[in-house]
Amino acid sequence: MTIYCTANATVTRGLLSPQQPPISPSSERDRKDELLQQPLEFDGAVLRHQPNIPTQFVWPDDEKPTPEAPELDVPVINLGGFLSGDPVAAMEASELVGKACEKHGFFLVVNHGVDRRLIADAHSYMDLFFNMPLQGKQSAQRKPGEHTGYASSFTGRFSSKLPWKETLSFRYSADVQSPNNLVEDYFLTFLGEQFRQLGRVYQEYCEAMNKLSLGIMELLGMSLGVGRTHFRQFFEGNDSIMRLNYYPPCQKPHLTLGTGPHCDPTSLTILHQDQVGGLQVFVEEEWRCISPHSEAFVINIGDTFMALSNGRYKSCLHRAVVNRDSPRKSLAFFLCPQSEKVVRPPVGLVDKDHPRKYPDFTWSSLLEFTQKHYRADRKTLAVFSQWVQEEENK
Ligand SMILES: C=C1C[C@]23C[C@H]1CC[C@H]2[C@]1(C)CCC[C@@](C)(C(=O)O)[C@H]1[C@@H]3C(=O)O
Ligand SMILES: O=C(O)CCC(=O)C(=O)O
Ligand SMILES: [Fe+2]
Repeated sequence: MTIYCTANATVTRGLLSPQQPPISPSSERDRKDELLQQPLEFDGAVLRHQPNIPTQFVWPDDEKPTPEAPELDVPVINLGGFLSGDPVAAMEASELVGKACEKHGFFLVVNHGVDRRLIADAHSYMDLFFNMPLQGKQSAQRKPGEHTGYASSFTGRFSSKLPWKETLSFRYSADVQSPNNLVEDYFLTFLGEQFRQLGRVYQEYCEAMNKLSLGIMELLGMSLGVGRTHFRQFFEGNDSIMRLNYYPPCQKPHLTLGTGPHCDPTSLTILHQDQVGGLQVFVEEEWRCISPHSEAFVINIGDTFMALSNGRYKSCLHRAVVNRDSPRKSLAFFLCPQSEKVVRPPVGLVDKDHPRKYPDFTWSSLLEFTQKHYRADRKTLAVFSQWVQEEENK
C-alpha cells in the first residue's frame, strides 16, 4: 500500500472517544496544516510486497501475534437432525450450543443446509472485487460514520494499530417491507452493471445466512429455557451486515494483525473462512486458533446477544492474524435486530440471583457508538453501557 503523506505530517485524524470533543483547527496555522494534509490512501496490492511495515500497522508488543497458537477444541454441532425437524436432535443441538456459549461463545456447525457451491461462489467472487485496482474499489468507499462500503485499512478512522485488511460491508434486510434485492441493488448502484451477478450471489448468500441464523436463534432460545420462538421472533425482519474480509499477505506478519482483538458488537456472527487459517480466539488466558473447516461455519455470539441473555452467554474476544505467503479471505454475516428494537433480556433471565447486567439500548445506538465514537474492542459493551447511563443522567 502506498502512503501519500503530507510534507510535514501524516494525517492521523484521531478517533473520537466519548470524552473527546470533535477536533477542529484552533488557529490559522492549524487550518493551513489541515488544508495541506491529504487523506491517507493505502493500496493493498502494493503493501503486500513491502518489507518495511508502516508504523501505523505495527501493533504494541503486548498485542503482537504469538508465533504458534494452539488449536481450540471447538464443538462441531451437526444441524442435520434439527433442520429436518427431529425434536430429539434439536434438544441435543441446543444443549451443545448452550455449553459452548457458556464457555467461550464459539462453535462450528456442519450439515447446515447452505449449498457448498454458493459458499464457493461467495469466496471466488471476493477475488473479483478485491483484485480490482484501488480506484475501482473506491467507487464503493465507506463514508465517515457509516458501516457500509469499501474500507482499506481504515485510514481516516484510526490513527494507529491499523488492521491489515480491506473490507467490503453491505446491509442485508429480512424486513418484508424492504425490497428483496437490497444486496443486488447495492452492487449495481455502487459498482455497476458488470457486478450484477456478483450482487445476486451475495443476495442469495445473505438469504441463506438469514435462514441459518434464525435456526440458531431457536437453539439459543431452547438452551436458555425461554422457548424456541423467543429470539427467532426478535430477529424476524433483521437488519444485518454482510462483511467481506480480504487480508493481503504481509512481509512481517509477526508485527501486524489482520483484525485486532475484539468482541463483535453484533448479535450473532456466521463466519466462513477460507483454507488459509488465521482466526484466533482468546480462551483461558491464551490465544487459540480455529482451523479452517470448509464444510463448517464458525458461529459466535456478540455483545448484543450477550445483553439479550443478561450475560449468561459470553461474547468472546477474537482476532485474525495474517501471513507472508498468501491472501486470506473470510465471509462474515453479522445478525443484527431491526435498528430501533429495544435490546432487553426476556423476563425469565432476570431474577434476584440474576439482576439486569446491561441497560436497555437499541442496536442503532450501539452501532453508531462503534462507528462514530469508539473502536470496538474487548470492552465495547461495558464502555457503551456506561455511556448510555451518563447520557440518561444528563
Ligand atoms: C458492527 C460492526 C463493527 C465492526 C464490523 C461489525 C462487527 C465487528 C466490528 C469490528 C470488526 C470489530 C473490530 C474493530 C473493527 C473496526 C474492524 O476491525 O473492522 C470493527 C468493525 C467496524 O467498526 O467497522
Ligand atoms: O477474518 C476472521 O477470521 C475474523 C474477522 C472478524 O472477527 C470480524 O470481521 O469481526
Ligand atoms: Fe469479529
